[in-house]
Amino acid sequence: MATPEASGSGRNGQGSDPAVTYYRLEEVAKRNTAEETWMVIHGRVYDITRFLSEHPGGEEVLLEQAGADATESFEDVGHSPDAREMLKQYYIGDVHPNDLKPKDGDKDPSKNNSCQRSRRPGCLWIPGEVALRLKRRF
Ligand code: HEM
Repeated sequence: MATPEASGSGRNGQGSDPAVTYYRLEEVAKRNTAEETWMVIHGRVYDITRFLSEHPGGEEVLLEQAGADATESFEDVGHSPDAREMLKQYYIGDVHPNDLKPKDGDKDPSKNNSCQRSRRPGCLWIPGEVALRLKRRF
């Protein structure tokens, strides 16, 4: 198990919760073996070393994500509420605020939708006027 000392300079970034241990992503990245396996899911750091052999989806997939941000893979599988509940027992701290991706902290939904107001290929572009009419109808 990690001790606060193990987090070194990563503990308690500016403007952060003093009750939480913060880890830099470079510290997490070092724990990428079966002897010590950490991963990030939704900005939280988990020490899943003792869970490897218990994972219903197998050890392999976890080791592939070891030391990294596994949020996307975790969500892609569509884990059950039970699986999400299990995460709690492996929680050791949060990703240091300086290492969070901008979109994690971006609460403005219009900015998260890369297709909005965009005419890039792959995006369905609806002119403002038409969008407004559609909005009124539905
Ligand atoms: C510590 C984090 C994780 C926990 C606690 C966890 C837990 C579980 C649990 C309880 C199940 C059984 C099905 C369910 O209840 O959803 C499961 C299945 C599975 N998990 Fe995870 N999991 C974790 C991370 C991951 C990651 C990062 C991946 C992918 C890279 C993954 C891939 C899978 C797969 C492929 C299955 C099998 C699905 C099936 O056969 O239906 N898991 N996991």
